[in-house]
Amino acid sequence: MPVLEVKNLTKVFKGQPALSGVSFSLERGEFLGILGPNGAGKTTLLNCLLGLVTPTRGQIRFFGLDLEEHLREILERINFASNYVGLPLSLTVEENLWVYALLYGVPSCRERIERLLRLLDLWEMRREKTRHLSSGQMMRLCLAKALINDPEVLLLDEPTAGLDPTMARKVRNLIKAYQQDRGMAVIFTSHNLLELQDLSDRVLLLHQGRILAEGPPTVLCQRFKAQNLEEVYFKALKEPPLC
Ligand SMILES: Nc1ncnc2c1ncn2[C@@H]1O[C@H](COP(=O)(O)OP(=O)(O)OP(=O)(O)O)[C@@H](O)[C@H]1O
Repeated sequence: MPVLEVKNLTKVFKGQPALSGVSFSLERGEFLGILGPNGAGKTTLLNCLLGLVTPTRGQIRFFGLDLEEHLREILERINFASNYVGLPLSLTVEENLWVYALLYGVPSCRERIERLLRLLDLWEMRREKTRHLSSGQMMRLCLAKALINDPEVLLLDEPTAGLDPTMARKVRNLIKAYQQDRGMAVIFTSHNLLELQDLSDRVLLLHQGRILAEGPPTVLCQRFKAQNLEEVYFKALKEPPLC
């Protein structure tokens, strides 16, 4: 059974569809990359999956359970990180993780927090106020927060946006290593097509709220007669080639 099944998902904001009949599924341990131009509906899709936005139509099932009916039970088994969601800035790094560990009822909190701080290279700065973190450190803290409940499905909205190439690579490697170690399924949105090509088992190209193309990067490259995902993107969107 897939860990996630989305059927005919539609979200209309003030008469304008942000998502139109989106259907896909996610298998245990699978890495699904979501790409698409600004306004394609990527964040709306993740917000629907988190129960933050109520779909106009369609069905979302995690672990075979309907999201609306089993929201709390499902949220305990998934998690989320975004470069754009803030954590309380007046708390220290460690205190932030304690808040979330207690909210999730994480067993052996102290050990779990120490493990995540070390894994994400935050141990030395555990007593720093969160407001003093650089964007790369903040993203790693958001990831630590997102891993606190050992999620079976992790949703990541542009986790590498705004990071320098070294930090972005570090974050990617951490996510991939953790995913492979734990068999966690990941949905990852990004505008960095090289990183999506490297990481994803399958990608989903959204455009104007619809799925324009879907499949493993290599299969899409064959289908679009493209060298890489970037070419697939431009060909699928019928962007004219650069002169
Ligand atoms: N709360 C809202 N109210 C009204 N319109 C919204 C709302 N949230 C999103 N939209 C609209 O829905 C469409 C999809 O937006 P969304 O943020 O999902 O796109 P995106 O693919 O994540 O874009 P980006 O790459 O710029 O982050 C846009 O036209 C946006 O203006």
